[in-house]
Amino acid sequence: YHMKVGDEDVELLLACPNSHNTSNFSNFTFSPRSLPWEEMACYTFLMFTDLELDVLFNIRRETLARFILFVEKGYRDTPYHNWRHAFCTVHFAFLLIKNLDLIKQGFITPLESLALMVSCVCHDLDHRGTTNSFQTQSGTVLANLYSSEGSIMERHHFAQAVCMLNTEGCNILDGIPREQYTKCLDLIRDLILATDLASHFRVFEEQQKLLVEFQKHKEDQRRLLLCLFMTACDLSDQTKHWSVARQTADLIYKEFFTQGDMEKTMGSSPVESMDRDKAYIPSLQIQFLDNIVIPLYGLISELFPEAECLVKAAKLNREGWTTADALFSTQWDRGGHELLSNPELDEQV
Ligand SMILES: Cc1nc2ccc(C(=O)N[C@]34C[C@H]5C[C@H](C[C@H](C5)C3)C4)cc2n2c(-c3ccccc3Cl)nnc12
Ligand SMILES: [Mg+2]
Ligand SMILES: [Zn+2]
Repeated sequence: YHMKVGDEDVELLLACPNSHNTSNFSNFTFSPRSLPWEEMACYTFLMFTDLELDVLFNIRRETLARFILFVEKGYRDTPYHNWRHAFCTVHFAFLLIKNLDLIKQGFITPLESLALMVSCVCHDLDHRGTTNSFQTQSGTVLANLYSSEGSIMERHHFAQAVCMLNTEGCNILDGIPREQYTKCLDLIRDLILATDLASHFRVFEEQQKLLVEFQKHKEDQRRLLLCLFMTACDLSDQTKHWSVARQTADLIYKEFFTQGDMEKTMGSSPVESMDRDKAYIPSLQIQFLDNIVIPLYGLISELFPEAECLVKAAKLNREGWTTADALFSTQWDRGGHELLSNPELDEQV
């Protein structure tokens, strides 16, 4: 298959290891964090071509390669909200499509699967490691642009995604008919906005009703399901092994505490979860798993029995935090945080 590609695209494609050496790549237990950084762009390319999205939507491989490289560059070097998180998110979307057989069973259309994959790759573009409330409080440019409609960061991530698509040689959607293009962009907008946890809290009750009688031919019901999948992809580290879930929490609180430090220097007092002097990570994580993570994957496993393993893993991670809690409380007076990266914590699960 000989084609003219830019030299960096060649680099990306050649860096592609033959996928057979990660045979469990398509398994829910696989942790995308185990792959070397420089291979993530290539595996993203492989996931799109494995789903035949390039064939279905007439996407030139050169354009797909350039789009992925551009998106990778669109992420900043923050502790958590970086290209590695975007890769974990799109990998989980790939796992859902493959393991729940979503397209063949008609739960989502091919166009919706394209929108889901693109939304996951782009959903945190240009994240600065700070929350929506931080934008408002410190009156950032983004707050001035988007605070009236809410979901400030998510609107920025969508704007960045549109920017990517409008960049010469990166528009992976330029091969689809006009009305499908518009529908796909509309979907990407809704799906990126759905990654604001505040939105998830608002629609979760409605999504639970889906459980009663899900009608896959109704577009509005598929839209609710796709938003549920977006949150599931965004939080998917919590469905992996304890060492992954714990390390992710470590990275997230690194970002949160940095924001809390900034808020203190700006004279405002941070909420508990952002304040390194007040936050107790095990109980914050037990709350997060009980209130958001376990109900979320619980609902998905009720809709799709094949997803049962996800709830089990999330519950195991909850147990991980109760054990950590016991460890912390015995040694808490030794200033708990550095204990987080304590290898002792890995043995328990
Ligand atoms: C493991 C894990 N824990 C998490 C614990 C807490 C929060 C969180 O947003 N907390 C709040 C706590 C109060 C009231 C509101 C606004 C802010 C102040 C921040 C919510 C997120 C967590 N999270 C995410 C995640 C998902 C979407 C966007 C950003 C992130 Cl970081 N992905 N994984 C995790
Ligand atoms: Mg986000
Ligand atoms: Zn995210």
